[in-house]
Amino acid sequence: MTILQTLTQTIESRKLASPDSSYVAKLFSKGEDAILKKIGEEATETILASKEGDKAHIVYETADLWFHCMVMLSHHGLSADDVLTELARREGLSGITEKNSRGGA
Ligand SMILES: N=c1c2ncn([C@@H]3O[C@H](COP(=O)(O)OP(=O)(O)OP(=O)(O)O)[C@@H](O)[C@H]3O)c2ncn1[C@@H]1O[C@H](COP(=O)(O)O)[C@@H](O)[C@H]1O
Repeated sequence: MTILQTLTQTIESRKLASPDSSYVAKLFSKGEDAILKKIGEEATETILASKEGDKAHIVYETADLWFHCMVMLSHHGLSADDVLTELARREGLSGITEKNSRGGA
């Protein structure tokens, strides 16, 4: 099992947990707006880290951003696997896109 799949299972398990018992359970109990607010904050922190240029900080903030996006996906009954499937689909289209940008059929 990959880390994304393990983390997805952990996040799912927090839906049944008491809000006092964990960070993710508390975030779920606050609802979608609280989850989206965290994504906004983490996106801003990721942008600032990129401008600062410290590689370790960029990785740290990007992990926070991805994590909160995974909580948002779970809120909607989705998971990281759904996003990976979409990225794989686009990768499969990449040759076609390149051909189109060169004016090919
Ligand atoms: N990957 C993460 C993870 N990344 C970030 N965070 C939390 O997200 C928050 C990030 O927000 P900030 O950087 O703004 O820090 P903060 O000011 O302390 O946060 P707030 O109090 O403002 O919410 C912190 O409280 C972090 O602890 C995470 N919390 C949990 N996980 C994973 O989720 C699993 C379940 O977590 P629990 O629900 O806490 O058991 C854990 O085992 C981890 O694998």
